[in-house]
Amino acid sequence: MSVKHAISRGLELGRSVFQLGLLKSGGRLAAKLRADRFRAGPSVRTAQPQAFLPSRYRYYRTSLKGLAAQLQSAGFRRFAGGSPRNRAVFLAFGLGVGLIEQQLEDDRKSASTCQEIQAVFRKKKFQSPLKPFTSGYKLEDYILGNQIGKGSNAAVYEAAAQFAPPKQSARKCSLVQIKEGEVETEAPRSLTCCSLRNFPFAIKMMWNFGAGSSSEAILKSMSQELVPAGPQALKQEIEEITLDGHFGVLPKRVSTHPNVIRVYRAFTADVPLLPGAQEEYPDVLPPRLNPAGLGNNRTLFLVMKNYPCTLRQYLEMSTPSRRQGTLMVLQLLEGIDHLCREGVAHRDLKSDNVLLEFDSDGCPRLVISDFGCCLAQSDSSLQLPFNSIWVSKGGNASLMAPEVATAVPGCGVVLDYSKADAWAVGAISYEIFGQQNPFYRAVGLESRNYQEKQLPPLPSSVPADVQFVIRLLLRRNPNKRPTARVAANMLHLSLWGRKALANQDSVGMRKLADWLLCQSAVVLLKGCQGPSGNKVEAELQRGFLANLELEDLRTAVGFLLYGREQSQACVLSV
Ligand SMILES: Nc1ncnc2c1ncn2[C@@H]1O[C@H](COP(=O)(O)OP(=O)(O)OP(=O)(O)O)[C@@H](O)[C@H]1O
Repeated sequence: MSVKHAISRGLELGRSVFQLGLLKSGGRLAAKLRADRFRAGPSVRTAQPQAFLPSRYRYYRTSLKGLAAQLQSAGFRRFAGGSPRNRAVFLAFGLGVGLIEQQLEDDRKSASTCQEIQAVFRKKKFQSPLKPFTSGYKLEDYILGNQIGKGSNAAVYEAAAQFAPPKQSARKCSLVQIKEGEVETEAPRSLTCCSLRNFPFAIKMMWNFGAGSSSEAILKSMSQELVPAGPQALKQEIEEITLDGHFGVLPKRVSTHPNVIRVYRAFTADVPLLPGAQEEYPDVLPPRLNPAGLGNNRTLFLVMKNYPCTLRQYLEMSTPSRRQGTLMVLQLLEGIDHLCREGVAHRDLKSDNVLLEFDSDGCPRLVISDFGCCLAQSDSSLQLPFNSIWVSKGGNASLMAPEVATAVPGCGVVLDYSKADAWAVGAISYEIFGQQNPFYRAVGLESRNYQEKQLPPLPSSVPADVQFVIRLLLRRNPNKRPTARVAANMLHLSLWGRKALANQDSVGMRKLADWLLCQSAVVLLKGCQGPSGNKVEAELQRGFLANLELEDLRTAVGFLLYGREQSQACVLSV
């Protein structure tokens, strides 16, 4: 055997020993590894062995690394004194193991690169779009304008702050003026922008039938509405009492996020007679205002930013371009991922509950609103015991994920909401790309019993990766459905990481880490250029880098490559 041949055999041997686990325990671990990879589904199965191992494999990997070291030292004892040929084989074998160790080292470096990037971008917190203000805990602090919306639980009015100094001009409407005011005139919202400037707030007046009229009872029964409330939303005294647990359980609050509504103030007050009240919602008025009314005298008011329209209203007027549509789906996924991380399930996601404004480029910025049906348990769990029909599953039955819609109450039954909102994003994505929502009457699928092959095709103009993400989000089986984070990562990679993924059967982590570093540099540089940092794309990129987790990224890459492989196979078979 030539030395060259011996070396190549040694390399092979090294890899085989490592991968197949020829040592007894190594063999068992390797078999488990292979079995788990098989169970993990096609995405993981088709990926390269070392490239996309989910977190539970890290243990095996570490163990195998230990075994490789044992193997090396055992081999050394056996071969070190042998013939030159044996020594060559051993050296090459060691080199083979070394290569794998190198790969593990690359993984370790990539993980620490991710952590470092995350640390840089987490430092820069998302800034609320309105300047902070210190009062505004009473209804009299506001001037209320026209009604801007109405749901089944509340009416919403435009509002301005009384406590703000008088307007200087139409542009400078109040102390709490919209920060992006300088550039917003360019955005396609001229019809509404005057009213938005004069009334930068929206006040949601809840309808109060059964809660009684004490502040305690109102806050307790409408507590979910407070989930997106900021730390100063409730008056200090109320906050302290609620923290003491005096009012019963008040929900956790979510931290600020560009794609989640912020409630700036929440207070109770007597129900006033507002424009349209007698005509549009007479029954919910208190007898003081309508003798036949069934409402209580006091209710909860929530002060938010006034947005120009809902997602549904926007989509009735225009169809976003493919890039804008992708950015819109991505924003919903980012918002949902944020909620999941903070232990909140929205449970009533629909295009009426998504508000929309425009950035300085005219790109729609989406915020998830109306938390009235949300699940926000104190232990942050997204699992809810479902032992009786009286347990609420959430709002809007049409967009209820299959695992929730089909659940039957019983002893030990648990509703798992960890991927339920992500499923709803999949359904809403159809609307974003100009189609009927398949789960509304016009198409008529039902989440409880549809088959995935019944899902209507998306327009061919929708990018293939995006179509694949939407298909995955609408998987019936939540175990086969990606989380909002993984789905968002797929879109990030598809939008901005094409080079990192291009022409590859698999993507080495080092290449991805290089791309992440470049991406970080680009985002940081863009941030230095001033207002561009407020653009939707910049926000999304910053959010992605701030939430970077290696395993989620790997899974996203695995899914994307699998999707591409599938669509290539389809093209070839046609
Ligand atoms: N911050 C806001 N800015 C502008 N419009 C808003 C705002 N909040 C709500 N709206 C409008 O008011 C409508 C009703 O608000 P919301 O969905 O919060 O009420 P609801 O009664 O809780 O709804 P649902 O019937 O879904 O329970 C929205 O669909 C939207 O048109």
